[in-house]
Amino acid sequence: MVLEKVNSPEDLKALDWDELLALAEEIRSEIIRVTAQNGGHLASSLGAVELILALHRVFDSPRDKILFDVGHQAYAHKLVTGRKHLFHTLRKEGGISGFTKVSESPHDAITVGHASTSLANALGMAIARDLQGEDHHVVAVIGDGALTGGMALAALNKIGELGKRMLIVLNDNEMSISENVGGLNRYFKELQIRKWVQDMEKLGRHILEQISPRLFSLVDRAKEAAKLVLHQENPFYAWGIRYVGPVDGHDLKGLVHILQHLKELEGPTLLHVVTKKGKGYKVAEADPIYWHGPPGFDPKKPEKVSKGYTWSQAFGDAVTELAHMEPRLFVITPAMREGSGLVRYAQEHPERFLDVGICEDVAVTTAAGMALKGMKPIVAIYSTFLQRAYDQVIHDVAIESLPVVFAVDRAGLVGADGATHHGVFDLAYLRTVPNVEIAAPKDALELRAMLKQALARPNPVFIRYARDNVEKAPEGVWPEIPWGRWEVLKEGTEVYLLAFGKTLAYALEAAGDDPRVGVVNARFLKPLDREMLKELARYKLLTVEDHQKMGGFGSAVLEALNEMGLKAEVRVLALPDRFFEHGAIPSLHRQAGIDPEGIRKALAELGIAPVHER
Ligand SMILES: CC(=O)c1sc(CCOP(=O)(O)OP(=O)(O)O)c(C)[n+]1Cc1cnc(C)nc1N
Ligand SMILES: [Mg+2]
Repeated sequence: MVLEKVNSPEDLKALDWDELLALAEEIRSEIIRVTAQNGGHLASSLGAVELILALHRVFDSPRDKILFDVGHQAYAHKLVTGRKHLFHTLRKEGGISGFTKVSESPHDAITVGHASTSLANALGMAIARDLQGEDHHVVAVIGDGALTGGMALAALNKIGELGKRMLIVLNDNEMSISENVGGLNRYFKELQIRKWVQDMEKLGRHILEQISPRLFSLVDRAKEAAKLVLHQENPFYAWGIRYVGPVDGHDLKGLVHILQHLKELEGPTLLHVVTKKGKGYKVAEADPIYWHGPPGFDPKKPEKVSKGYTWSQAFGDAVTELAHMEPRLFVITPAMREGSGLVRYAQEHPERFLDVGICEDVAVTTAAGMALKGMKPIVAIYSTFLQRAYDQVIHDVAIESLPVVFAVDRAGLVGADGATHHGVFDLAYLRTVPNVEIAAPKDALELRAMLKQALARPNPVFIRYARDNVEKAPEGVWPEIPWGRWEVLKEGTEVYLLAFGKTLAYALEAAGDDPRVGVVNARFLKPLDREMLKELARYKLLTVEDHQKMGGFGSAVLEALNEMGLKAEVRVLALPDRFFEHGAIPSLHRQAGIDPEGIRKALAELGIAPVHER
């Protein structure tokens, strides 16, 4: 096994070509083996194996900085940078992260999980390098999906102007999670049609090299010069960035050869490599969407597994039906069609569906434009990615109180994707914004009610739900709920649990049939149900939420009690002021103390000892 001989990128340089090619296959098998057990970003990482080996063969990490955008395609990077013995812990609690992470390895140049950040990071490192008089290389690997992100394009604009020496490797597999979108994506496809030119060039290069390396380099420079003329329409040239490609991202020898050349060049260069997402694993090549991030699977008989009926699907089913009832309804997703449960909706209402690419800011402000024209836009967006569009929420939607509905998926702790993906800040950053309303349904029926009623609200509405399964609601059923009102699910004589969203089930479990403990479905955070709160203030209160404590639901309750001049004994159960790493959701909830056990403990602290201890 060649992988046994590789404990650092240095060891790659000692391998001969056959060993390097064998290593690529061994790495592929290891990625499949571990992802089959742990789940993870299989197709993206399989597609980047040769590219990563070539980069580590030519550059000297960690002295040279190799940055991976999103970081989900970097499993081969982890395997050759001293973590092969830890790779089986991938995405497991206490194990290595599924993305690159500075605190995990000196070879991980940036901590990532959100897209489009690598280029600005690389620019910063290149500027710092030059100011510090150092001469290491800075290389950023960015996918075609991540390149649809505004901050990536803005960084390119600056990179071209400053002309710092750095290498950008565009890993173009024509896929984001779904098929990739955007004008640049179309342009790349055209370039790839010119791939036959590339292949001819490769043949020509091979012949020239045999004749005379000097002649080859002369012709190579002439070609570069010619490209400057031919590629005038090439946006990278317009930005001031040298463009090289497209080249075969699985031709390990060819990649090493090109990278060795590009390494010597001054200024910013973009190498456009074309890869196959899922390369080397038939099912993943055939369906890179499902195999982008599969849960565990049988590597010998890889089949799709159903994750059960989820909140995302409940949302997708509801909006698909709603669109038949409301012709002004329009759904926008920032590159998360599958994740947000919109595959069926997009098939049934293609004319009222838009995937803007990985640009949440554009998603929100496009919705604002639609609302200004009388449409009923719904932005389907993960809580964590909504962070990317905070100013757009305020500036483009809330100030004019535009009727935009936000279906905020993956709210709360999300599990194996870890700190970069937990959706635990949205209540704090949203509830301070005037004109908005915020709600969390207890089940799929309430989600349907909230969505339908939200469409009639004259202001922005955020409906938040967790990464979780939920019982399917019958089609065609549209219950009505009293907007802004909470719901008492269980009376109590001494204390009330005010539970928001996901934690309601935990509250009901903790309360059990204890007559002292009441449970409220506190389904509205803004507006808060002050009338009921006033009623309940004479009891002890315990708020529970899957969100940071600071600024969350509990904070809102405390502020309201204070404003109403009410004295009540209140405990706030929420996430402490730290980041939560990756792990199984129930375990993370246990760590945070918002699970039934944590609630019972808090009740005991309020003097409500468990029934069996009375
Ligand atoms: C992991 C994750 O959350 C991924 S990976 C991915 C596709 C990236 O496509 P790219 O072409 O860059 O890479 P490829 O998979 O190799 O084709 C998306 C949209 N997401 C979700 C997402 C959404 N929005 C933002 C800001 N960041 C992320 N990471
Ligand atoms: Mg891609």
